[in-house]
Amino acid sequence: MDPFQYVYVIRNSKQLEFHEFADKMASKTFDYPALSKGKFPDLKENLHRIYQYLQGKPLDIISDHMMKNLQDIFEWKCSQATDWETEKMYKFCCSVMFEASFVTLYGRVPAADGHKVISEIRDKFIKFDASFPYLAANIPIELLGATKKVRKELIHHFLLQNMTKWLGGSKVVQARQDIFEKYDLLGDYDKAAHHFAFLWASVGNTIPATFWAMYYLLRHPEALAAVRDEIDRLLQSTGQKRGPTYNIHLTREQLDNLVYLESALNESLRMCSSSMNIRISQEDFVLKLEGNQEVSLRKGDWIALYPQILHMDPEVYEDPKEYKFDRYIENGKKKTTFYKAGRKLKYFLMPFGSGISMCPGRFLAMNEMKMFLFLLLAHFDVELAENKAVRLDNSRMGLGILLPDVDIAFRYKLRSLRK
Ligand code: HEM
Repeated sequence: MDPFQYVYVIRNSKQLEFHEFADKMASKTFDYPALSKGKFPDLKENLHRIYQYLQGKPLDIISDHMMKNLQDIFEWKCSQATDWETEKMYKFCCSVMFEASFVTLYGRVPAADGHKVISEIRDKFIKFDASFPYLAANIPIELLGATKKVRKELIHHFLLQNMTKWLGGSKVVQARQDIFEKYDLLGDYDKAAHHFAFLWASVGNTIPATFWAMYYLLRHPEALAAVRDEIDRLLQSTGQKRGPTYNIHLTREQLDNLVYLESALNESLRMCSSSMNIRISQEDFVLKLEGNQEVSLRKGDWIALYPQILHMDPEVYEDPKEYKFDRYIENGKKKTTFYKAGRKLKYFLMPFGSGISMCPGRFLAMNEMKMFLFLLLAHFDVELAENKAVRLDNSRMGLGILLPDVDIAFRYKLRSLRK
């Protein structure tokens, strides 16, 4: 519970392991054989190595693809909105982010009904995801209605004979495919199940996080105005025009410099993220903490860090329940110093986990959400169409980004080009 102790847990990654627990849970949830050492030597390490495709130069390439795919989808879905169009916000975020992420990672489905195929996968994904907290809590899938059937259907989409038809997928997915081919003991279904698990990791949190970022911006007109102004200024300074063709290009540096957009996004992540960081002690040992404190741990003991407590700590964040879009800005620059009881914190925002269990897709996730908001606000006037409170649905507390308890209507309309 004390954020000053986090570092002692996080840096002790030899004795406090995470993968064994995560592997057990993921293999059961997504239906692939556990990555236990004997059967699949080095598989875990090999899969981890290719997370390099989500960082550095490869990150720029995959982010550019995501930007292009997002624009194609906005153009296809929204470019007729010369008058107000009303939609449900979660459904909208889900439809745009799922398709753009799917095409970016796995490739375009070339059939004439390519959009339809992806939306069928999405609808099954939503059904499966609704059971995710129960699966994570070890409830047998047989007790969860149609979940088992839906999971099987989803996994079948990722069989090699289907995946080879998809065009222009990402390096990271290709590299995962190549690795799986080296393991004779992985069956076709098992490989497909791994691909499905990666899909879940790549959109399961990003979709609700995008929803909250958009929802809070629309709820706070001053935030919306500041972020839109920043976007318009960037477009102007780089000589890019919004609409009617959707071909805006943003470099990594430009994305990084959108301080208001990033702060607004961080603020919504602070409020909606709830991932628990779990470690399991690999042996009996004494964990040394700050100020000569010690904890005797037995082999198999669990430690859980729960950063949501930190995110909601009034000593760190004044009025923690309030959305303040510029919380992460200081003197016009990114603010990275936060204090508790007068002491500087090493960790103050942890939606992506920590240390050995830190999300490898975090840079891509931030870029994706920024690009979604950028395009939405650059091209459209957007406002809430309903006045109701949307709250966090706590049923997946501890498991990542919380979903909203209800969906809410919003409307959008193409912005006048002269504005
Ligand atoms: C807002 C969006 C996202 C959030 C909040 C998020 C958060 C997390 C967290 C907290 C974990 C650690 C899980 C644990 O401790 O049990 C994790 C793991 C993971 N995430 Fe993300 N994630 C996001 C987006 C993404 C994206 C876009 C990708 C890939 C394209 C991705 C890929 C992964 C993978 C592969 C793992 C498992 C890593 C491992 O093997 O240890 N995530 N994510």
